Amino acid sequence: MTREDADRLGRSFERSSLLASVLVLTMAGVVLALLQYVGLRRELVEDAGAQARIVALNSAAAVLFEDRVVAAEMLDALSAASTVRAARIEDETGTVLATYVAVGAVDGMGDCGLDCTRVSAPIEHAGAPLGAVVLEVSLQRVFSRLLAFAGAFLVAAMVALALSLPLLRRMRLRMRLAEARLDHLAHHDPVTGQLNRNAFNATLHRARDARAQSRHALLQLDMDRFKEINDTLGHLGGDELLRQVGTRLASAIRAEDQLFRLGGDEFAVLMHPVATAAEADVVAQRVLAQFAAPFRIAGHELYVTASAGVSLYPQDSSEFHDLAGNADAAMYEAKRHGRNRVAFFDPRLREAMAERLRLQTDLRRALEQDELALHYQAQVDTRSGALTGVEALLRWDHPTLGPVSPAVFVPIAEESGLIVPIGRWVLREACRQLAAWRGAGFSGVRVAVNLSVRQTRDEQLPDFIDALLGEFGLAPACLELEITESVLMEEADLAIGLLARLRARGLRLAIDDFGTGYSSMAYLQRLPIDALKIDMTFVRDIPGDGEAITTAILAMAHGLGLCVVAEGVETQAQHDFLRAAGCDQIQGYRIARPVPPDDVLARWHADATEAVPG
Ligand SMILES: Nc1nc2c(ncn2[C@@H]2O[C@H](COP(=O)(O)O[C@H]3[C@@H](O)[C@H](n4cnc5c(=O)[nH]c(N)nc54)O[C@@H]3COP(=O)(O)O)[C@@H](O)[C@H]2O)c(=O)[nH]1
Repeated sequence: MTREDADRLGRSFERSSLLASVLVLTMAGVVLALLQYVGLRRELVEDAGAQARIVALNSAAAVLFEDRVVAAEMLDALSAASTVRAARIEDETGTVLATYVAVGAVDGMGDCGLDCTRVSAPIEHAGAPLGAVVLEVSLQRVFSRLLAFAGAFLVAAMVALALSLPLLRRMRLRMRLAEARLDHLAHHDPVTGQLNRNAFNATLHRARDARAQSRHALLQLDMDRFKEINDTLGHLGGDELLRQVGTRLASAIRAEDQLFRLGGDEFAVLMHPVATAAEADVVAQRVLAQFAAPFRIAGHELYVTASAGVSLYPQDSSEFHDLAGNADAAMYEAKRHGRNRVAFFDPRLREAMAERLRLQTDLRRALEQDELALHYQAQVDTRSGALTGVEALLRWDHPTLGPVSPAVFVPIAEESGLIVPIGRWVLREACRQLAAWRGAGFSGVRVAVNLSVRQTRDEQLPDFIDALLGEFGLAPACLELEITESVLMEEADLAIGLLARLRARGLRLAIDDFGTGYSSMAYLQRLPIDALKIDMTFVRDIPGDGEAITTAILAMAHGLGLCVVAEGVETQAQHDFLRAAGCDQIQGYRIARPVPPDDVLARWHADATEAVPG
């Protein structure tokens, strides 16, 4: 609603309220006047009736003896009654014996109009009717009192209306203030005071309607690892951070741009007009630069980063309503490429998004229709080459696309939440397979299963695993759970809590891809873990730069009493180095590729007769 609309509405409210008051007062006045009239008239008639009865009582003898003089004297007594205009005494035949006309009355008893009424009383003697006394009573007194009442009522009504006018005005003002407040609440975010998602949608709508005149750029921004910060600082701290971010962003945009908080840690900047991508980039870089300086929250200095995506209209799409989706896709691209950056929309992103959406739908069906399978990769003792365990690795044979890499579909499953049921399926299938191998006499190895970030938030996971182990008759130590270092860093407290609950049950825990997640020795000490897997990027650099880091990780992990597994071992040279450096176990194509479960069994049978490479 515009300000003019609100003003018009307010004025019309004031007018109709006034009109309603006048109407109510008029109706009340008419009803009261009617009641007053009825009451006054009844009082007058009762008085006149009493006077007529007195005259009738005293006139019986005059009528009986037809004494007109006495009858006239009786009527003369009515001169004291100011409302009696005329009177007469008549006998039973209707013959008038005497009449009375009040001083000033124009004529005698003629036709009684609206301004008078007649009252009569019978004249009797010993119960027998002799005649009647008839009075003509003027209603003038009733009317003049009625007029006085109406005057007083009108004055009172005018005073009431005059008093109610300022009240009405105040009410209108209050209404306007309340409307303005509601309007503000509806379009502003209470935490940051910036425009909210409603305002964003409305602005996009308006901009879409005026699209022919303007070029727009939309920037969507998401703070990196906000959840972690929120968990650490608490919600009040998180809110304070959002407020400060809002203030900084508002100061970074141009006067013609608009800033919105879309919810959570998401902000948007609608830039208009924007002629070129370069112009939008200047604003985007200025927006991102707001995160360079630390934020001061509750005495802490906090370095926060953000990822932003920008889309341009009409350059990226001739459909204005694609703008938000395109900016969102660009933002996810910025996150995928390592965060803390701006990405501009590229039409190929739309295709990639559509592809991801298709795969997501197919993945849901794959889970229901048994298209998923587990392959197992051997982990061996570095010195003896003896098989110590296998890592379960998910495989998807898509009906039309063929094998899809887990590096492609696991992130999609993560994004959609499908990873939770898929992860449970993996755990169940791995336990079922391990129990089957054990039944076939293949014992002494454990199976390692990867846990995704979402699974570390699944409060029911420990109970689910308990039930699985019970169902397949497996000892907890048979199962190793691998959690990547970056998940641990991202989910910190939550993951540690869950790990502690799992380890208390006797399960083995390993940090996967170690060396890529920036965790420290002090942090490692806090973790309830058994093993650490050196990321294959370091192993790949052996011989070479990877040697120093691998040696350092081994020293640190052994200092903490952890078992170390090197991943991605592909060459004899790597194997030799790792054995000499004291690495406990190795895994990689040098030993075995991930294979279906039957091949694991065949390999085990072969191992029983010949030695593993070493
Ligand atoms: N949450 C889950 N994640 C899973 C699951 N299954 C797999 N994954 C993750 O997907 C990523 C890709 O896995 P994959 O394609 O199976 O690759 C694994 C190995 O095949 C590969 N590998 C092993 N040895 C070598 C080697 O010598 N050279 C080489 N180039 N690659 C090798 O490495 C991957 C092992 O990954 P990791 O888990 O880090 O040990 C991968 O991130 C999987 O974690 C699942 O069930 N759940």
